Amino acid sequence: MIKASLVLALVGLGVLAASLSGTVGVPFYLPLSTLALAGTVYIGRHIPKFLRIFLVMLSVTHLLFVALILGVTAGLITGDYTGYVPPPSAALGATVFGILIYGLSYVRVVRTICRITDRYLESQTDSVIRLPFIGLVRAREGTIGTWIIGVLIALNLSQVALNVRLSFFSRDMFNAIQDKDAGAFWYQLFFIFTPLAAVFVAVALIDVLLQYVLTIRWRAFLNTYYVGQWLGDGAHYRMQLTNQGADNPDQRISEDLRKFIDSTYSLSIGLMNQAATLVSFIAILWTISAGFTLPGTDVEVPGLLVWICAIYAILGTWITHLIGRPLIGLNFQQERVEANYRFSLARLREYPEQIALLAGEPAEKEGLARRFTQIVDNYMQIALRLMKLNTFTAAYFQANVVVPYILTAPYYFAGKITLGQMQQVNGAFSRVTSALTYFIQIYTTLADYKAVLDRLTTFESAIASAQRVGGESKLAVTPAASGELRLKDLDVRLPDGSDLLHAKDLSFRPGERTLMTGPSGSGKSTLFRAIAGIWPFGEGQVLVPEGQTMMLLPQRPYIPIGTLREAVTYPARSDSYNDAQIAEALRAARLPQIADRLDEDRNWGQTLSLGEQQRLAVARALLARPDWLFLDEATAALDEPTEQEIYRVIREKLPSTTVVSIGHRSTLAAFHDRRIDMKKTESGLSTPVDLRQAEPAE
Ligand SMILES: Nc1ncnc2c1ncn2[C@@H]1O[C@H](COP(=O)(O)OP(=O)(O)OP(=O)(O)O)[C@@H](O)[C@H]1O
Repeated sequence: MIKASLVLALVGLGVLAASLSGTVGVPFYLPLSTLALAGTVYIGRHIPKFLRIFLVMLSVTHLLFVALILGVTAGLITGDYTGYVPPPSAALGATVFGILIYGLSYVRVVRTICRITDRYLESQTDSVIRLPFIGLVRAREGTIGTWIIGVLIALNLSQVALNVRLSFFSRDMFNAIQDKDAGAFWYQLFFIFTPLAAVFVAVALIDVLLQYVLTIRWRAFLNTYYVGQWLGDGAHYRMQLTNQGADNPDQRISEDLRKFIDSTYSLSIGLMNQAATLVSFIAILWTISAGFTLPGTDVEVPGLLVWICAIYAILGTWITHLIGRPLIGLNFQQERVEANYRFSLARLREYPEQIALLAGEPAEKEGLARRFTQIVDNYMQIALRLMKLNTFTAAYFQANVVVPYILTAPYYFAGKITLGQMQQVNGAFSRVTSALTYFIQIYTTLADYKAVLDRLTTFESAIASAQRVGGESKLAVTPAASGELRLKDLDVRLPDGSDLLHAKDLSFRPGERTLMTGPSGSGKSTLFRAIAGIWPFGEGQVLVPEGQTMMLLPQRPYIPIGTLREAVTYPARSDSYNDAQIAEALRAARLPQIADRLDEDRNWGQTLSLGEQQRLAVARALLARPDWLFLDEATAALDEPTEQEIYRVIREKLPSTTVVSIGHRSTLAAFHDRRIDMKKTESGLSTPVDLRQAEPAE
């Protein structure tokens, strides 16, 4: 690897020496270019795919497009290669790219970015894309993404190349004006400018279109990936249990991913575009500056215009930075106060009833107005600051128009350059200034990008550690053929490692209805979680009946937003049952009043009372007909007669389902055959005590 880089560096130096000594010609740089390309491809095998695409595309496009197409074709037509081949030749360019990109692959942040992007680019998922004139093409999603990025890089580089070519057009056209050569003028306008401009527009259009296609495909893939990781294997639940620093997963998945993709795209291709622009136009400025002397002296300074341009851009950016610096803090503050305001509005939406009952509207109004005032105040500060900044930048941009003329006029009047060259300097000057400004200003965007990247990586590591907690758990839930559910030497702990409960040997037999009682906080719900296989803390064995279905109804059921049909059939698909079955289940669960509103789409979790939600969950169980049904105070919000009715319905409709309930009410005993009481020992450890026979209700 190091050897390859050395060879590349030597090739580059050779080309540079040759180009500086003026011997660059097609026969000379062709073999060197090929060598440089081979070297970059070799290096490319060892770096992340995302960087590899840039490496290959930059090398190939630069070599072939800039050197061969522009150089050779123009040379063939005019017999003059020098005007069209940039002095640091294409091979040198490829070499420099190779070494730069290889070096980049060792930067930690770049590695992190590549790790996330390569997940997409290396994706093996089968996919399709519709290509114009060809139709649907099947390929791996990663391959499609790779090709789109490749084409986008090529398009961006061709835009730079076209800009370079257009600057020569401008030179030639103004020279024709200077020489009063009407033929040359019209030729430049119709045969050079018009086709170039047409190509430019087409390239820009395809560029925008492809960019949209790429970002949405990329986002769709990463979205599926992250959602899969988050929901897979209960990681989302365990992340919340272990409280691993990944707050707001919703924001990570919806917002940060989008920002990551947009920024990765615009920063990488934008940087490349500006770098290519900078190199190409510096080359033009450098060439035109040949023989320029410092004003008022005879001292020749190689590349004088380049230095002046750099000083001008750096000075301008520095002053912009001094005036604009407070904007970073102000913008940050603006986001904060906007978020605060949004949060207050969301709270209002979440607790409408509580607020209405307390007649808290005036207090809410006042609170909202106070928060909104913060938005206005900060906004005004931003506006004032922007005004100052814009005063400077507007003046700077105006100066941009005349500064190049002021710089080149003495040389023009001294006959050192033509009007065309003066015009070309004008264009090149503004491109170099804006490219340099871009580089200097990019750090604010980078800070934002880094924050997004950090949030994504902490999210990833939180998922990974949640999966690890699951993978390393010594609390094994294993299927067993006996048909019984059995707890053996089970120690259940809390996430901090402290002991919660111990069960030496406890069996639940099929068909037997068990009631679990015990003081609040003794660990009944946690025992259910361990049986369901979602509680990873502890050790011992839970043997679950093989091939049998289990359903657990918690005290506060989860009701998804959507139609009532979706809410009742959850988590099964909404078309798993027909309307009659769903309506029948709702009626049986004592919810006849909503049985004919199956297609009503609303936030049912907010509309229904807790007792109604619990009955809806029972309807779910009646539809799903699980072999084992665990009711964790699942009817606690119901009045006693309704609760008893519900238990009667469960027994009647699900005669072969084994029911294990947690409940505090003594009336429940009548519906169970056996009672297990969770007793707390003096050390605070709970243990289930089998009372065999549940006491009769009366
Ligand atoms: N995610 C968690 N992190 C830390 N402690 C927890 C967590 N979940 C439960 N606990 C603790 O475990 C203990 C047992 O909780 P659990 O909900 O199992 O009790 P319970 O017997 O079902 O109580 P109740 O009858 O009030 O519903 C409680 O002290 C609770 O604070």
